[in-house]
Amino acid sequence: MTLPSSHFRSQTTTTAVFASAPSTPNHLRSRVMPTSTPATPAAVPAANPDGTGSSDTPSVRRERQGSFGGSQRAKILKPFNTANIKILLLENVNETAVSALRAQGYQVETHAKALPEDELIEKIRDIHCVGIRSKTKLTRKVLDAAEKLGGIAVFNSPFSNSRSVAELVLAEIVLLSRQLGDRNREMHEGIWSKVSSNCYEIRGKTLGIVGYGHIGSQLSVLAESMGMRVYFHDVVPLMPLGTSKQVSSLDELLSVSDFVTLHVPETEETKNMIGERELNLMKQGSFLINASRGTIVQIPALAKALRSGHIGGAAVDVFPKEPAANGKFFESELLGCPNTLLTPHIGGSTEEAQSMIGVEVSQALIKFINYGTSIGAVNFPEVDLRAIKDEENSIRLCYTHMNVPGVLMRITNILADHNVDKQFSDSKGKIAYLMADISDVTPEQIQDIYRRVSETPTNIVTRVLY
Ligand SMILES: NC(=O)C1=CN([C@@H]2O[C@H](COP(=O)(O)OP(=O)(O)OC[C@H]3O[C@@H](n4cnc5c(N)ncnc54)[C@H](O)[C@@H]3O)[C@@H](O)[C@H]2O)C=CC1
Ligand SMILES: O=C(O)CCC(=O)C(=O)O
Repeated sequence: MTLPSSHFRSQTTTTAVFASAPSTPNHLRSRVMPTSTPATPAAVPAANPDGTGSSDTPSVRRERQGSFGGSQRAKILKPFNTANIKILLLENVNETAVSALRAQGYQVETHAKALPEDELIEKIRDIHCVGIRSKTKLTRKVLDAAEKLGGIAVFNSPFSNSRSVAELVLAEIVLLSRQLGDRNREMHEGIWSKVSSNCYEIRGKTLGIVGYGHIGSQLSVLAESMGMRVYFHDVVPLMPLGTSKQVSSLDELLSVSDFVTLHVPETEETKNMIGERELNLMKQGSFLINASRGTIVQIPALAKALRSGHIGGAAVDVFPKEPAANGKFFESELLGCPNTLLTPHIGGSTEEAQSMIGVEVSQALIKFINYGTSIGAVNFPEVDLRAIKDEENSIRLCYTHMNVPGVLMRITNILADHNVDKQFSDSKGKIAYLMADISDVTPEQIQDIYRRVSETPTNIVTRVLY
């Protein structure tokens, strides 16, 4: 994700996003929720570098401390009153995230549902950070309304719910093979229908996995432990786990599999990946599972193949259009199709997964807000420095800027007369990010560095942590 140029405003806040949903097409991606963090000019240090009346608990202080691996203590950075930071958590983001963020002193507002665009526009005005799952749409209009927005760092959780999805799919393989959905419905309708024709064990059957990333590879191991033969197709060559095998094309995978399961991200290449042609390539009576993204499968084609009996059953967890909230009306051409399991995007919805996501993403966010560390960001240069020395007159400069020539020379000139202990910068697309730890600076010099850096023409966001 690159930042739209309209967000290249020079101001003293940054916005970070953390969410639970993946946004890039590889296993290195993380999961995200939106957030922004301030270092207001008033928070740029005067006499008292903390000057915030903040109330870290001892455990928070220990967590924030880090280590030099020697006797020297790492500095606890806190350049602003954390109580000024406003975080909006939507879609029931887990309590683990709420409590971790509140423990930092941030103001945290929670909502059980996604908010419609107009409400989000109102809410986001003074929000520094927003946390979402898969329903919220952070449209350009919404982002433009975020007045504290200077740049967006997005943090997500790349694999905390992978196991949950893999387990659900494994269960669905058995359920489809035994027509459990239909038998269960009939029993609830008072119909006793004991049948064995077209019901199979999964042992010895072939599972075809499309996309061998976090979920696909985990499923591969589980399926082999149930006696299945596993083939997979991926756009990159990958080490097969167990005795699984990578095949050279999607068509080949479709034609040899008894079950085909989709675990690819939504990209231009994967949209409508499975349509009439691909379904026709699948074996008569084989099964299709989609717990990836709704746009990967052409629903009318699948409904037709299910009704004709060419496809023996399907399990679908994700849809091209999903209702915005629980209790809302759901419509699909798949309703009433034979041996078809429909679930409301619950692949990652387990207590374990949601709790892990809450912990992982809130920690990434706290590190970004409090230390400037952007490790794990999916759209933003990943920069970290070893802990800053615990000295009163040392600061950390965090400079998010446009990725154009000449910037480092300007910064070097500004810092020329100072003692720069360490410095690192990296870029991603149009954005670059520089962190520098500087020691022996007076409050006046800090003000001066802050002013000069934030006035550079390439400035997006400048923060000084101390
Ligand atoms: N139903 C649910 O609740 C959940 C759904 N998901 C979805 O599952 C999907 C997979 O997630 P992960 O395994 O974590 O992703 P991942 O990024 O770890 O793996 C995706 C794999 O797909 C491969 N790939 C990309 N484009 C491809 C193409 N055109 N053809 C073949 N392979 C291709 C990549 O090389 C990668 O190995 C994502 O769409 C994700 O959003 C993830 C978690 C929960
Ligand atoms: O659980 C959610 O809200 C979204 C899960 C999902 O689809 C994902 O992580 O990609």
